[in-house]
Amino acid sequence: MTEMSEGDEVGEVGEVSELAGLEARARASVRPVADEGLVVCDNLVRVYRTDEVEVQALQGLDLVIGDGECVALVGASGSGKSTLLSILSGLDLPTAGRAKVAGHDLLAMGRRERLGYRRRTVGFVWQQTGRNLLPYLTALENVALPMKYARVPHRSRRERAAELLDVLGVAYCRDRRPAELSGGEQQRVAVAVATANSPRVLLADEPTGELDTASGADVFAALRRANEELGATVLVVTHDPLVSDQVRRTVRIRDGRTSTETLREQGGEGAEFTVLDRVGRLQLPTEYVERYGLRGRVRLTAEPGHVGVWPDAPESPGSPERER
Ligand SMILES: Nc1ncnc2c1ncn2[C@@H]1O[C@H](COP(=O)(O)OP(=O)(O)OP(=O)(O)O)[C@@H](O)[C@H]1O
Repeated sequence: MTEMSEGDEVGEVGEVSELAGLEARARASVRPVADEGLVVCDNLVRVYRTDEVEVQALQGLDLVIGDGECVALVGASGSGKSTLLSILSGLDLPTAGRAKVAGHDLLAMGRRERLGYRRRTVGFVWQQTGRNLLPYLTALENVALPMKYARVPHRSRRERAAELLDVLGVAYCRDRRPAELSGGEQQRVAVAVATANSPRVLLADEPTGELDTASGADVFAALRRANEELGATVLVVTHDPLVSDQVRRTVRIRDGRTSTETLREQGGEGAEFTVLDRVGRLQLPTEYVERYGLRGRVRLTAEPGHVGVWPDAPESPGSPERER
């Protein structure tokens, strides 16, 4: 992020070794929160209050993301995706519930912990290319900047910045300023900026939203590299099927809650899942609701190993009434 100021205090960070060694160490390090999930949101609520209205942007959202996952977050406009990302990035505070990322309790963090959290635990890529990079710095200087605030020695940060640009396929951009880069190149440099301090979690809000298909694919490839080669757990908000169809897990959010999700095995068809909340409520995928004409009251049957959900119409073909 480019929102840091020179005056912010930070802890001391030692000499940074070569990129590959650093990331390997990060991946191999003991991760005590991995059992529970690197990102855990439990009954998360965010209410925005203005003079006249109250908007419930998140209405008890549950989400667990494991260490090393690459997850797409999709949902209609206004469903709460950006609100969730703002909370996870440490920019916004939830009204109630629980949010934990890499052992940090986002509701209980003090100012100093929050600053360190935003600097080292999470990286962020915004949709608007202009928001990710400082216009008067070259690509290399932009990538080196977050490391400067983390007190990485000058030579090491230039070396790591160059390596990151190389890994993300934009080494040739290192001495150019943002105005001299295409939108896709700017976003790939933005991924380098966001991963400069080896964050555990990389958050991206519509990073391909302003790009054509080919540039979007390049940016998604950079996010994938950050996930697979740099070891960052990635959560990307997207309307872009190119992104959501290629990740293993796509989580849908509806009215401020996680509703359904698709899990894909490599090269295979996606399987649909839904989240059962703590009192046993679940939301069926719209496609299933429409396909089986489910409306209002539905009939439940306890079957061996599963639960059947049937339209509440005795004459429906294949319904339990017919089978009796
Ligand atoms: N600062 C704010 N003050 C008041 N209401 C807000 C604020 N930020 C978001 N909201 C409201 O909260 C709800 C969720 O907004 P949010 O931006 O998280 O949705 P989104 O899913 O990211 O939408 P989009 O896909 O259009 O970006 C919306 O009704 C929005 O109007």
